[in-house]
Amino acid sequence: MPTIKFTNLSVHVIDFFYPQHKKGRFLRFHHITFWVGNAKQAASFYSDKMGFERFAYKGLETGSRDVAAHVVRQGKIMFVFESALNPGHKEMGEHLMKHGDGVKDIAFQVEDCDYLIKTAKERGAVIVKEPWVEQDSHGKVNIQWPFPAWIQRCLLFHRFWSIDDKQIHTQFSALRSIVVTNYEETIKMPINEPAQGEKKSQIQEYVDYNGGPGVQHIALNSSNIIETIVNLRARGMEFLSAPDTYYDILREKLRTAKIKVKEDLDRLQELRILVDFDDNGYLLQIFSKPVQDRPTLFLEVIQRYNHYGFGAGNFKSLFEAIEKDQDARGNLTALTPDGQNKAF
Ligand SMILES: O=C(O)C(=O)Cc1ccc(O)cc1
Ligand SMILES: [Fe+2]
Repeated sequence: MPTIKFTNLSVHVIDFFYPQHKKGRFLRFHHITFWVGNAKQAASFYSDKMGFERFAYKGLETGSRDVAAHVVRQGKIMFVFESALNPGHKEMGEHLMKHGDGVKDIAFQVEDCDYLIKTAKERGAVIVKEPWVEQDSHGKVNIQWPFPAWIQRCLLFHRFWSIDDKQIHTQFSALRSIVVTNYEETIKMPINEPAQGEKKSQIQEYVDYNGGPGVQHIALNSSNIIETIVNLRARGMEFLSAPDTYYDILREKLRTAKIKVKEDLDRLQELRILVDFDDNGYLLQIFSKPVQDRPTLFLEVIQRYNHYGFGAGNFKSLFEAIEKDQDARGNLTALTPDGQNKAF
């Protein structure tokens, strides 16, 4: 009799019926709007340091009296920087004072914007600004917090993946993370919140300096992360550094891994690019330092090979690298017994 040998067991459980709109759908991120103190200079940071191209402008010369906007673009990625021209622009002034430079809103390209807005309203969404719709039916909705519950209830996103503070913590700080996505899973947003640890979580540091929740980082895909990071570094972008021990441990883990990393590990180490993997694929990622004075928004560059995670295997080393900088800012402070901590 020929022997039969099974090697592995895998159980696939369908545990959710993901909600889907009857009509219309979310397609992709369309653009991100930033409110900043000086849109002209912010746009030139993204052009000069990150290779974005100037795409559109409005300001006094074009008849815009209150707000200047500089739009930069790279392939499908579009960033809009806006700042107030009119010294009496209360909303922008107050926003800037509270949050500093940062993301104001996220625009999704959709099909059937009217229907999506109508049903979002029926489910309790408050429309801050009525959507405007262009030929490409790209709508813009101002979103509210608490974001995970809101986006699931009103926009019918579902939970893609989540981890809790028991899995993700350093010696000092912890966080909980859930990733939400649309029905087709073309848009993914990890949502992180601070969890109680020994010291102030880096997520709490963000919340303190941003004056509340907001966009913490934006990930940009690259099809050649090594070349991208070489060029970004040459243009003066600054990134967080994992220690050499991270690469010692990585080499050890990769020796018994089912996948093979194509890139030269020495090169990845030299550039401080992180690697996370499972049995089927891997990702390469790196995080910038904050892109403004406040320790709030930063950027991520990511390259994926059949791997759809967010680098959970790197969280610990990454957070330790963040904590090093957090400490240098005087913000890796001990918590009082009730978990509270004065930021300012
Ligand atoms: O969740 C993500 O998208 C990540 O890329 C991982 C991560 C989570 C929290 C951070 O402060 C920094 C990075
Ligand atoms: Fe990320």
